[in-house]
Amino acid sequence: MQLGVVGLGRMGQIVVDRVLAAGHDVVAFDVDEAAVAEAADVGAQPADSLSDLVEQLGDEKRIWLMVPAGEAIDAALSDLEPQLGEEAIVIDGGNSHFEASVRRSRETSAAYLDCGTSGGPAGAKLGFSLMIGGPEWAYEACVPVFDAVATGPDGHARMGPSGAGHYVKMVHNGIEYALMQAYGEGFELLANGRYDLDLESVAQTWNNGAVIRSWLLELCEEAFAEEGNDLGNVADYVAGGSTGTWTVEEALTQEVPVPLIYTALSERFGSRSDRFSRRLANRLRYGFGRHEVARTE
Ligand SMILES: NC(=O)C1=CN([C@@H]2O[C@H](COP(=O)(O)OP(=O)(O)OC[C@H]3O[C@@H](n4cnc5c(N)ncnc54)[C@H](O)[C@@H]3O)[C@@H](O)[C@H]2O)C=CC1
Ligand SMILES: O=C(CO)[C@H](O)[C@H](O)COP(=O)(O)O
Repeated sequence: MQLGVVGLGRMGQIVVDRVLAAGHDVVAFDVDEAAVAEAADVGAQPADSLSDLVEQLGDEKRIWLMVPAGEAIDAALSDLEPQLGEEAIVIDGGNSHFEASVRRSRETSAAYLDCGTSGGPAGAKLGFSLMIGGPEWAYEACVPVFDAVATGPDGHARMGPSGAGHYVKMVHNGIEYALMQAYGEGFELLANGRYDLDLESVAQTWNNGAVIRSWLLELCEEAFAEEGNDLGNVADYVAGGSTGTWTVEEALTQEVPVPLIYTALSERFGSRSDRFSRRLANRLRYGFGRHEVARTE
């Protein structure tokens, strides 16, 4: 099978590597020429524009977009559109909002597969977990590529019609936020609690047979090993937040309680600036009880 891959960053390059390793052909394009050269070095056919990529694909146009979610997807689709048709298949493997994917599936003449991708760059060797939405025939036509990019046949599945793949991935990320928050709180208590603990050793022990073992916990173990027991100079600041926000917005729309995911998102936002609410609470305690005001200087 032949696959066009657009976007050759951290994730797209892994798609290229794994599809080539499975014996398929890849035509690769990125706005960054160095990324295209890197893909060519490992055996992909380089393309110097989106239209060159589509021309090189011939009649069977299967195109995997792995560009940042949002405008880059719309821009790529609008450039591709004149050369697409109902036989073509476009896969969006990024973290797009599911409603944007539904809109794009209606706007393009191609069959559109929204593909939630989990595993991150560190999952390159094992393969990813892929959650796919869109027309069944298009999913079936791309199974050889999904087998290659995922951990294997069990690492991907069609979740439902357009939008279902990115919907499932959105909720996956909400769960990711809550799990990270839970591990963070547990280790914070251990770090500040009654015993002088080696947190890497705690994480390692938990990762061997404990109920709460997981890949995220393995990453906790790695973080303590690499940064130290007190996490060294790692800042009290967490970036990102879009997929968690979407999850909470959807939960509000559906009137489904998601207090853990909401709290994790809130904590993330709270890490980005001085907490005005805590400063006000500090001052209010003086107001009602003449308790000493803690001041910065
Ligand atoms: N990094 C991660 O752990 C994960 C990322 N994702 C999603 O996968 C998508 C890609 O993420 P990364 O690979 O991490 O991003 P990245 O920033 O490493 O790579 C994006 C690539 O797309 C290229 N690009 C941007 N606009 C383009 C255009 N119009 N045409 C061609 N190439 C273009 C950039 O030059 C860059 O090489 C995003 O939607 C991200 O949210 C999903 C799961 C995990
Ligand atoms: O999808 C992912 C992991 O599953 C990506 O790493 C994503 O960027 C994480 O989301 P956020 O930036 O909101 O933390």
